[in-house]
Amino acid sequence: MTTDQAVLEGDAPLDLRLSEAELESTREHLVSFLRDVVDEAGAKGAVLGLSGGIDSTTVAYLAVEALGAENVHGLVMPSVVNTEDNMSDAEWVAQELEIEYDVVEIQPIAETFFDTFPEAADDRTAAGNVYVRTRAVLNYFVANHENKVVLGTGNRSEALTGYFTKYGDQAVDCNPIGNLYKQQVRQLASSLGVPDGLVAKTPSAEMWAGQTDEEEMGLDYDTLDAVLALHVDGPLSTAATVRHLDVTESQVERVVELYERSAHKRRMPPAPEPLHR
Ligand SMILES: Nc1ncnc2c1ncn2[C@@H]1O[C@H](COP(=O)(O)OP(=O)(O)OC[C@H]2O[C@@H]([n+]3cccc(C(=O)O)c3)[C@H](O)[C@@H]2O)[C@@H](O)[C@H]1O
Ligand SMILES: Nc1ncnc2c1ncn2[C@@H]1O[C@H](COP(=O)(O)OP(=O)(O)OP(=O)(O)O)[C@@H](O)[C@H]1O
Ligand SMILES: [Mg+2]
Repeated sequence: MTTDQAVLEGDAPLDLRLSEAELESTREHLVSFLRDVVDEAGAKGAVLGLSGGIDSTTVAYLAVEALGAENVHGLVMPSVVNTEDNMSDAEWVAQELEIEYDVVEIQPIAETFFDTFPEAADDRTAAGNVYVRTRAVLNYFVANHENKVVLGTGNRSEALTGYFTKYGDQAVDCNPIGNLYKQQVRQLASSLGVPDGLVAKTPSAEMWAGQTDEEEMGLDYDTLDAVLALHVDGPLSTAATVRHLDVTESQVERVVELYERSAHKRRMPPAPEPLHR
């Protein structure tokens, strides 16, 4: 029986967790994906931003397995918003994996943008996106110079809800964990040997003080992932999703709203059809 059939027939496998065997094959699949991307680009390795969060940590572990520690370059890029705990975890990851890394303070760079349009600097999303896009510029600065690819750290839950900055953290050359829901990323991280304390951290983009993904999206990741898997990616109607999960209709509608309103982030910028060829 397929997952979809089982759900439809009420024998609901609502647990998105991967089995041990699936975790192992996923790991091999992603490692081989990373090698292919770097080979195809004719590159010498990869650059990624290290935030101390679970997504970048997982990608760093995979990249070292795929490419060798000597070919992975981490950038730890604190702004005034980042907590010391997260930045020291980011450095710990680089040291644990024995990869080259730099700590680049991005506050002075961001301040030059803020000074240019002071009226926009108090807008927390606009200003937060400046931090995120500044990191993208730095990733590519190093990648271009070292003939490396930039690794994305976005997961499927973020991609489907548009929970990323256009041309910011999404400005990358590939997305190794892009088809894993957040809870599957946590699982994969554990299986790769990432310490529990790091796996269990509250996800945050750290674009402004106190920001958390779950508060901003209005849903916890387990609920979000389940609704995405059953309703957005899966075949269930809103009513069936409500029946199968411990969620309300308005929670399902919230997920659909996030998905639909972020469609523009998942496609190329539109251009009018050519009138004359
Ligand atoms: N239909 C449409 N067609 C074409 N463009 C459209 C559009 N709708 C909006 N836009 C444009 O899209 C732009 C807004 O998008 P964008 O600049 O991304 O900004 P926006 O989506 O407003 O903000 C980024 C969001 O992602 C979250 N985030 C960012 C980075 C990292 C993480 C994390 O988890 O670590 C989370 C952040 O907390 C915030 O909620 C505007 O220019 C807007 O006009
Ligand atoms: N201070 C930072 N220094 C370097 N890279 C950063 C920093 N903040 C964010 N990034 C990059 O932006 C990516 C997106 O941030 P995001 O918060 O979604 O992921 P995460 O921090 O790895 O995991 P989590 O979502 O659990 O917080 C990070 O994975 C990392 O590559
Ligand atoms: Mg984070």
